[in-house]
Amino acid sequence: MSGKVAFVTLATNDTYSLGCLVLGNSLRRVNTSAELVVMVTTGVSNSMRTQLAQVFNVIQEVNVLDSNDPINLSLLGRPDLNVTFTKLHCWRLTQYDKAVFLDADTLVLQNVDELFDREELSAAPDAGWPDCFNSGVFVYKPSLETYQSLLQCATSQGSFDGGDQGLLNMFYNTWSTDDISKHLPFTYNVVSQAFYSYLPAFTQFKDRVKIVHFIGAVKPWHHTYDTNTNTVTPLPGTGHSQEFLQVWWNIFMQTVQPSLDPSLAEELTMNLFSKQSPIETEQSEAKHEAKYDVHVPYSETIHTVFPFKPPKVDEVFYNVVDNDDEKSESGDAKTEPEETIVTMTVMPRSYSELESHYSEEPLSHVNPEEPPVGTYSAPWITEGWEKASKEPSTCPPEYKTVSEIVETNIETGKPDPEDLSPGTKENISIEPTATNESELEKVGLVGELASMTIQTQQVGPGESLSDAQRKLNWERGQIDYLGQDSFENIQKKIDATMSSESSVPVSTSNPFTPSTDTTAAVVKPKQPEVTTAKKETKVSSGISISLSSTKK
Ligand SMILES: O=c1ccn([C@@H]2O[C@H](COP(=O)(O)OP(=O)(O)O[C@H]3O[C@H](CO)[C@@H](O)[C@H](O)[C@H]3O)[C@@H](O)[C@H]2O)c(=O)[nH]1
Ligand SMILES: [Mn+2]
Repeated sequence: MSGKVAFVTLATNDTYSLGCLVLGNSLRRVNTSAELVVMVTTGVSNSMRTQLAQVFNVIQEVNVLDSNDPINLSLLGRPDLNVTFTKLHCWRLTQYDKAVFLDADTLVLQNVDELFDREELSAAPDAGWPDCFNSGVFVYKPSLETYQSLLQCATSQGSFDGGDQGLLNMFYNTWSTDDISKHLPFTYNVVSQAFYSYLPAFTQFKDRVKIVHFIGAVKPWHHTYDTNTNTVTPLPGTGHSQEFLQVWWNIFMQTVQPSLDPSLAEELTMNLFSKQSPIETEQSEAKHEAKYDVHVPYSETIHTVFPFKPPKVDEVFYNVVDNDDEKSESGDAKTEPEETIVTMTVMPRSYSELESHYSEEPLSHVNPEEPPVGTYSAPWITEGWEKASKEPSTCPPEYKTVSEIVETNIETGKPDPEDLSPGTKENISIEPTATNESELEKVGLVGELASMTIQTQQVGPGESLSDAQRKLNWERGQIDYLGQDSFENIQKKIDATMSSESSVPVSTSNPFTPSTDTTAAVVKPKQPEVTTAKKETKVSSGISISLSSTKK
């Protein structure tokens, strides 16, 4: 590496700044010898800039309309391309001979200083369309001339995806064919969901991963982190690797969170948790905006990032405790409570949708006096469940109670809503289920595995919650591919099933746990009569909740 070089990233608000802080720390951890630059816009608060300055050598304020040239003027008519153009400012950092741009949602696991030996424009293939490069990691040469040409291209042609990636792929349109040395190995920009699309490769090459990229609407800071266990639980349906997320959170909790400006955190806390009327909240947000000249999406940030007054553990969205009956039957008051596990899949389809749910009204049920420990959870899930279970009549439409969903959405085999209210022992599963004999025959072995469901997910005295959590994760599609649910173990089960030649009923332990695990719940392929309901509701906000229930 010769000349002056830098890693460059970008944040337009305080939330993405958190990503920059973790990224910057991850680069320091692997002892990079390059300088670190973060480009910020007016959306980044002063207090956040102070913290960024502890990690980055240069904090470069950028503004798309600040250079007063004719091209910039023509951008006035294209506000949609603003964020796109903000990234292009990295070409203006001409104090460096070579630079590597890294998205704020990337994480460096190994030293990558060798990237500075590459030429512009070097990048890794995009997982979605490998003839395009992903613009979250690229090597480039700062140059005002290139910057102007990029703006020119943008204003004349636009961007085919509305973002910088489309634009850059149009500008560097020979990348896929011209020069293989400009193709960075995928290990320099591994999408965090890679283990889903090609598990054997992920298993084989995981240790070579140098840079992880958390693409998509859900970012590392949105996930659920538990300060008791120091573990992160990926949000349902995002497909992010738990392992990579854990690294992100470890860095965050160790190096970023302890020095976040308390006044910023305090304001965030106040806004989210005090019992303010919407008007008061608006006023205090206005105050905050006046102070920092920025709107921080408070509720989005706080639940996963700030350890203040989280929901109580027994309010966490998927655990519903009701052990009254069991207690009186067993006569042992000290018996661990039995729990019914309810699984809901709530998938925001876009970033703005996600954001709108994080901006729901404050979690008024949270006691501000509670100590800052416990489980963090996405507020729209927690609050939804909390409201659904306690005051069904006041629920906003997207937070229907389970029994309401049953009443309004069941097409066949309507069960007694009582069975689905909190405290029942029936499991509500998100698994697709075969509903009649012929369908069951058609689905075959894979189908049978897919339609297996844990009959009763009671958490008894002999079974720890983490076992239950693991099963829950499995149901949510967050399979522990590298651990208990490894391909090897699944294969063992498949082999066992094949050799026994029996179809239904198969009485066996959970196929996704080693056969020696005797504590696993009994699992068998679902038979027609056990499926009593499958219901799906699409609510106005676009959140899709799909539930099906199983009865013994
Ligand atoms: O409100 C925003 C949005 C984005 N960014 C910055 O821009 C980057 C790109 O946005 P991101 O949310 O990371 O996009 P991706 O989910 O990674 O989506 C893809 O599409 C984007 C738009 O084309 C490209 O920039 C990405 O590199 C590409 O991976 C971020 O990392 C930040 O550095 C902000 O600072 N504020
Ligand atoms: Mn990104």
